[in-house]
Amino acid sequence: MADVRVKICGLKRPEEVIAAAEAGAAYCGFVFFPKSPRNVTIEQAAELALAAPIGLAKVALVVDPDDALLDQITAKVPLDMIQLHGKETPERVRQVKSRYGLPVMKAVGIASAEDVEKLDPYEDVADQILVDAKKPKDGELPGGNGLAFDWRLIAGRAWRAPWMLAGGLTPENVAQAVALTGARQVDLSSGVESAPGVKDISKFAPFIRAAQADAPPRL
Ligand SMILES: O=C(O)c1ccccc1NCC(=O)[C@H](O)[C@H](O)COP(=O)(O)O
Repeated sequence: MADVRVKICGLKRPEEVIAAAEAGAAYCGFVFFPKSPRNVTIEQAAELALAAPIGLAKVALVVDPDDALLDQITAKVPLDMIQLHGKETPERVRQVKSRYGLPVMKAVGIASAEDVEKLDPYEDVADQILVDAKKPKDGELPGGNGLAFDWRLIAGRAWRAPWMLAGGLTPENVAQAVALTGARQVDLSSGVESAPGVKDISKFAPFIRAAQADAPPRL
């Protein structure tokens, strides 16, 4: 079994958190973004975090948050990581790390080779880098759109910080994505849903098995 760590993002119900842990996920993500169908309140997230078994890391996903929002979240939700999914600068990543004493994962959207270079300023600042598909157009969600980018853009690339692959991953394509990019961590949301924001827990284990399969299909 390949050692690929999986993050399932956008969980909204305690039973989803438990199912993610039972299926073998390493991380679960709670989305704090009111326009998202996966948005949770701070109170909901606190309940979700309580349901998380030891060993399942709890990640708060926020988009260009101010300190007031992060103060409220971190005061009520026991977290293992903060995921910054907006236009946060390396300096803002540094500030968040230092103010909250939590590891920070910075997401960067990729659609072209030029976008890949935008990851570099974060590799010595962020604790993790999330290499995600770029949002298709203004007005769309900054992530969680179920769209993949061209994985060949990052084939053979590595960054000094640990990194995670995201964007349109499904039980059907994740083995190929891992084989092509060499990712050792993957993150998804839509690929284990029956509708936007509605998780289908029966898809969690098949996804994780496929991500960790020893012999991915030939490309
Ligand atoms: O999932 C959301 O609704 C969301 C909203 C605002 C910013 C980011 C969001 N999701 C980011 C994630 O971490 C997703 O897991 C990642 O973009 C992959 O999503 P998907 O393509 O749906 O698997």
